[in-house]
Amino acid sequence: MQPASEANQRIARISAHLHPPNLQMEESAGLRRANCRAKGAAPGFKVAILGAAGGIGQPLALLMKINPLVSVLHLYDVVNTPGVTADISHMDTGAVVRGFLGQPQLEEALVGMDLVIIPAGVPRKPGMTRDDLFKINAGIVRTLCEGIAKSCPKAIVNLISNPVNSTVPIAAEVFKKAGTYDPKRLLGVTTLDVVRANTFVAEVLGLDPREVDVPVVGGHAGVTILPLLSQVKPPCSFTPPEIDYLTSRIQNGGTEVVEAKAGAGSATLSMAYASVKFADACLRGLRGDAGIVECAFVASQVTELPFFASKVRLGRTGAEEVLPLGPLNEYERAGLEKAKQELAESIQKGVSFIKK
Ligand SMILES: NC(=O)C1=CN([C@@H]2O[C@H](COP(=O)(O)OP(=O)(O)OC[C@H]3O[C@@H](n4cnc5c(N)ncnc54)[C@H](O)[C@@H]3O)[C@@H](O)[C@H]2O)C=CC1
Ligand SMILES: O=C([O-])CC(=O)C(=O)O
Repeated sequence: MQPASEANQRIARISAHLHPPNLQMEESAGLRRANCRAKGAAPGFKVAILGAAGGIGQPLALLMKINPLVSVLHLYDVVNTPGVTADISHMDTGAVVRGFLGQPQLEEALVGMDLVIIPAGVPRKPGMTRDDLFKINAGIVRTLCEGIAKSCPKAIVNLISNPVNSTVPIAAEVFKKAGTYDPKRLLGVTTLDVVRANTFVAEVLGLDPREVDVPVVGGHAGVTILPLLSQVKPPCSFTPPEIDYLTSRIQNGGTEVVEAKAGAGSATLSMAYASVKFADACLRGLRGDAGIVECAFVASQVTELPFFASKVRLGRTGAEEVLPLGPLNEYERAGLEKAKQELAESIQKGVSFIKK
């Protein structure tokens, strides 16, 4: 048997690791948390959420806490992480949850992470475009990516903060500057466009949305969101009015939610769902599962643009293969030209923000 003092020291060490001092709760008399028999985290992936106390961050944290592939979940924000962390840490699922508050704790939040998900930043209000968020969100994304370059340069990054068409190029430039850029590991999250497309197409066809798969390529704003309705699975055909209706509804899905929320933000719940769907696919890829394909906004040679959203094959090192667009019909080719014009400007805006 170990001497009592040695065992107590070991427990104190583990407890300090599990509960950083700033987020430790008041402990009442009787059995203190320091005396619990915690053994630390089970095998699995370490995931950080930056912006974890926000509208997307909170349900995203909840869903990642349920994910059996996650062993450690770090919740970082500039406000309210102690409460969110205390709340989520009581869920009886496997992942160990730790909270981090404010810029001085950013690096600590990121050390050792396999996957970093970034929903930090301001959302739209009615009348705004995603590009109107650039002024505030560009700087937030730069700071967070500088932290990633320092503390977990090999992590896969899932970037949610808008405007995604510009924030992904910003992140790439930050990583290039730091000498850590690996295009396979930087993925802009466009899954919500696919989730919406599957839902709306299923409604029109009278199918179960879980049976429908619509590739959505291009980017994540207005006309850059390009659903490829000619490639829907299961194979089907649409009338011209159905194509116009579906394309417009998918491209304006975000605005539909912004207007319905009437000033209280943009999509959070469907986005948390979409983000977890994508993060889970990334983790299964990291684990070595074969045949995992999702749409994402990545560095690409599929068009002449340096970044483009399309189907990618996820594996142990991230987006291991960017798949070709496949055959497009005339309607989609016209949409692609429009998408590319707007995308080129948004990408350049992001690059210049760091290079200026
Ligand atoms: N890629 C996509 O499909 C989607 C992207 N979004 C975008 O996601 C972002 C977040 O949206 P919501 O969660 O609704 O906003 P929110 O305002 O509810 O939450 C954002 C959180 O970020 C935090 N934050 C701000 N500055 C930070 C910093 N420097 N470091 C860490 N955290 C910081 C805030 O404290 C807040 O808790 C927005 O930019 C929104 O446009 C939203 C929906 C879909
Ligand atoms: O529309 C917004 O501002 C949020 C977003 O990106 C989406 O819901 O697709």
